[in-house]
Amino acid sequence: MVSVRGLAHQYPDGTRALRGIDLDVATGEAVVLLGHNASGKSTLLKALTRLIEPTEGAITLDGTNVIAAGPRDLRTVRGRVGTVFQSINLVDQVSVLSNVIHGSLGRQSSPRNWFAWMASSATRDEAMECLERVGLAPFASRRADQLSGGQRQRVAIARVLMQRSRIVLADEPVAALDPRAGREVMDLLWQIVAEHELTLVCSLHQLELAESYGDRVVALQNGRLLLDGRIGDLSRADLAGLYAADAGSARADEPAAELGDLVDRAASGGPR
Ligand SMILES: Nc1ncnc2c1ncn2[C@@H]1O[C@H](COP(=O)(O)OP(=O)(O)OP(=O)(O)O)[C@@H](O)[C@H]1O
Repeated sequence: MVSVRGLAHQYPDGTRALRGIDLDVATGEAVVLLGHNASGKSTLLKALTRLIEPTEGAITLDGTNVIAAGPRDLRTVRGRVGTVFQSINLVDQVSVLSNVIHGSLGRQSSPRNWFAWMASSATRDEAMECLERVGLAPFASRRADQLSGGQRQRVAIARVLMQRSRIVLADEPVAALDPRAGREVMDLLWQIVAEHELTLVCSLHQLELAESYGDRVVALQNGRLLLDGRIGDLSRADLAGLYAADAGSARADEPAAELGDLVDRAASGGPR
């Protein structure tokens, strides 16, 4: 379970990226986070495990008070929260198998687990099973930087399995992929989340994907939580509200056009 109250973050240059966010995500629930560029999605996802230190607010992840956690507890929390980020993802210079084994560092922090060849056979076997689940067992000994973008995200998903995470944070996991690879990665992520009853918060730019995968959708605008609901239930006013962003915090780009399409379709009662 993820519980956030009054979460705020101000960057050192004065940018207020998050302003009083309240959010609850139940265990086993998958939430899609939407919003224009610069609305605060990445900041929120990073703040949940204090990769970015919140300026104010409370965060509880599966019962742990993240804000009060000392360095040791924070390491444990981070070790148990899976991440599928667009950046900060795999260690390029080591093998795919080592990257998956790194997922176990939070629960068995043996330095042997930095490299596949040093890990115990039980750890290696478990990591191989995780790679098999994402269809990448044949790539186990390949260096991570020799994979395609879609394969890299699959490795990140295998690492989530190896972590035995209960909570997964995904920051635009398919933004850099072509539509087909993006769908494949999204299918896999959603299957694994459902199989293991994981709690997922996943930011997406593509409304099309949000419509396909997002049961519950949370939208941010200019650091504030703008709406929270089932995508099928969102009214035109809700969606149109996404446009009220101040000009300084949103760029006129493709996601804006997609949001516009949805507003138009919702207004005309046409198919989504
Ligand atoms: N390191 C930083 N220093 C100062 N301001 C920052 C920093 N990182 C992000 N910001 C600002 O914080 C705001 C929120 O950024 P954030 O990256 O969280 O938005 P986002 O919704 O994830 O955007 P995108 O969809 O473009 O990835 C933006 O105004 C951004 O310019």
